[in-house]
Amino acid sequence: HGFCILTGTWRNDLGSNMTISAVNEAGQFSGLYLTAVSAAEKPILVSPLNGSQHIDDLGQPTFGFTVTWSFSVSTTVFVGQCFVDDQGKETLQTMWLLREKVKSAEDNWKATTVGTNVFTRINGQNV
Ligand SMILES: O=C1C=CC(=NNc2ccccc2C(=O)O)C=C1
Repeated sequence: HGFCILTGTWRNDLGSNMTISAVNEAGQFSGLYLTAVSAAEKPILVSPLNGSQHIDDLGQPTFGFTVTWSFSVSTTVFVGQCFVDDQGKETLQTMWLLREKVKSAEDNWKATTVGTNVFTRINGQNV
């Protein structure tokens, strides 16, 4: 089935953009995440991401990556799979966990939220 290497630029259903660098021979990659959302009223900065994808079977591989937000003390981890349709269009179906920093262990119960995100590839044409 369709091969999928994550290198390139992707947009999710919130309008956030992420650019993933070259995937090395171990499947590891890094990149930058520009969020379209932010609870923080601080200026939107780029946040670093690191992750890895399976390259032992490039047909619709699974992957995971972590975004360490650069302007709030929180972290999001994404896990998902790349799907390729008959026209070769790729989508990343992901689930995420957002961990916000809380003041004390008593607040730990409310510190993590979960959700889904779909990313589609942005190339020169469909910006
Ligand atoms: O300062 C912050 C804190 C959390 C954020 N979460 N963004 C997300 C969390 C889950 C899934 C997608 C996103 C996104 O920004 O696209 C963004 C900025």
